[in-house]
Amino acid sequence: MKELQHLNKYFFKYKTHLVLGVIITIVARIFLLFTPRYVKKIFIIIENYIKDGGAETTIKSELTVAILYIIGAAIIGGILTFFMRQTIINVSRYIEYDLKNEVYGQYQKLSLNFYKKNRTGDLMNRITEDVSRVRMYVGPAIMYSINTFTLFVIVIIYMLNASPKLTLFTVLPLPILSVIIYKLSKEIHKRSTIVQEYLSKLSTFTQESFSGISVIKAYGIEPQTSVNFKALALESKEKQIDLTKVQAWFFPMMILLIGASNLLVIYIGGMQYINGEIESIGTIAEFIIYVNMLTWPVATVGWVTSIVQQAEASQKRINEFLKIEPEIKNNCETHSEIIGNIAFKEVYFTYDDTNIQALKGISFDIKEGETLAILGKTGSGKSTILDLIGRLYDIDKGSILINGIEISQLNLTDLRNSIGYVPQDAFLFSDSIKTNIKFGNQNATDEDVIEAAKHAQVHKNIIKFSKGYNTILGERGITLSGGQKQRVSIARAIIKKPKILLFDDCLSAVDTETEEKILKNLNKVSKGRTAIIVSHRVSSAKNANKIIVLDDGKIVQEGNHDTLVNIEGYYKHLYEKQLSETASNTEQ
Ligand SMILES: Nc1ncnc2c1ncn2[C@@H]1O[C@H](COP(=O)(O)OP(=O)(O)OP(=O)(O)O)[C@@H](O)[C@H]1O
Repeated sequence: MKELQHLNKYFFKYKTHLVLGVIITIVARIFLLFTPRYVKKIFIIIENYIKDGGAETTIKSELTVAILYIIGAAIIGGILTFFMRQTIINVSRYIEYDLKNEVYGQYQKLSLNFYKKNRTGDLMNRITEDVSRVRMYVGPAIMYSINTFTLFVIVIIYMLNASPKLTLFTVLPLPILSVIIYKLSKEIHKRSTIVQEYLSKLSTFTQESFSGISVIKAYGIEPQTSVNFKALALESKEKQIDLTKVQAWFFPMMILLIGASNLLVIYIGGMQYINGEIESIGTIAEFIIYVNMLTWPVATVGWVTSIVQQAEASQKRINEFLKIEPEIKNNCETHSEIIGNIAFKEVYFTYDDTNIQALKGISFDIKEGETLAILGKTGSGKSTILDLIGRLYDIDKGSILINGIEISQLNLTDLRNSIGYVPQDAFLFSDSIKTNIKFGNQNATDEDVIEAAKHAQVHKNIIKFSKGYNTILGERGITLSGGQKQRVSIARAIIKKPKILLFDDCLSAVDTETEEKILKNLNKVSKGRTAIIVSHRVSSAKNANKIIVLDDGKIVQEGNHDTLVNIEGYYKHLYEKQLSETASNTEQ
């Protein structure tokens, strides 16, 4: 139960609801227990009438009163049972909501390394499956425990009062029932976990095949994917059948044990009645109702035990993530004014997971309002520089300064808020184009959105869609072409009007003519802002105030376009190669 202590703060938060729930549960049980006692009373009234006779009207009115009591108690008990669920089960939903938010909040704080170390499926499972299992403990388990406890205490007192011997024989099979249900619940849980695993395998497989449907169709491998799907579905079906086999035992076992208890009550009670140990046959009727009332709660003892065990295991998995300290911490609580003077001093950086040293002593500086272009072969460390400016990772050695202050000492939120980042792989959410652009600035007006789209040279494409800016994009924006996605992503960064703009090879999918236009616009919008453009094209770099060329994590060339085209090296070669490519394209 140690892990579940994490939930105590939530129990405390909802204490009023919980206490109310407990009181209602107890009162509801008391009312429901009126029935067996009045059933016994009815038997006694009839027995007395048969034995002693009496006025028919008196009997009738006595019976009517007893029946009205039973009906009244059942109605009140029913209403209270409704409120019992409304309080305790609702609290479990509130706690489930809070816990999901807590886990999600923690996920958002954790750094990129955390996401590399843990599989997406596992992250999703902990926030959905595990939280649901914990909810079962918070809601049903607690509700049924209070229910069972109250019922047991009251019923046993009533039963002992009526006949201690009969009580002993009646409750004898109940612990057996509890143990059997516990064992069954454990087995059910084991098998349902396996079923769950197969279901998630199946959904991962189908999700992947839908995402990659164009590749599947292009290679004509539909028959093979169908075979793989069938095999997975078959295994999943078998595991489901295994589960159903154990589940099928649940109710027969209960019915068997209720039957056994009922038989015992009738047999022992009947003997006692014959021997005169109990005064009325109504006691037997009363006991039969008690046995039936107790069976389900007693069964739940076993069920609840297994729920608590599962919740404990799930909460343990949740706590593992909640305890992780984010690697990137905000070291400055006060506001940091971000100005776009950026300086790298002998920066070294190694990726934890791959141990690849991506940057090896990088130094450069760039003033506010200037543009820096970074070129270099693939894998030379260009994107890494941009990630480090956004402090997605902390460096190993050296320093990164923004306006003379170490970025680790700047307020992290202010730093990230002052950056407009366009990633290499444009990611668009399954929402409207407008929302995707406004993602960069929630307060932007429709005019702002249009202006940003115009600067990114995507406005004309958007208005051609029948729903214009309200066009909904599918998963990862599948309705847009690669170049359109990149430009929407650029508009998203521009609309933010940040101090620092980071463009990671984001014009690779647009033609050179559009590239030219976008660069011209970017020049306009980045007035007074610092811009860093990572590219493989000289055309994107040539107007920058400074250009650096990277090779294997080191700067191999530095200068501006005019100086670099006159020096032998990567830049000049790239320039000549791309110049001749453009010339041959125009000839064609
Ligand atoms: N998230 C990561 N985890 C581990 N290693 C990485 C990660 N990102 C990049 N690397 C490695 O770091 C090195 C530099 O990568 P980086 O992405 O900065 O290069 P790049 O110059 O931007 O390449 P490209 O032009 O292909 O985008 C590469 O060897 C790469 O494999």
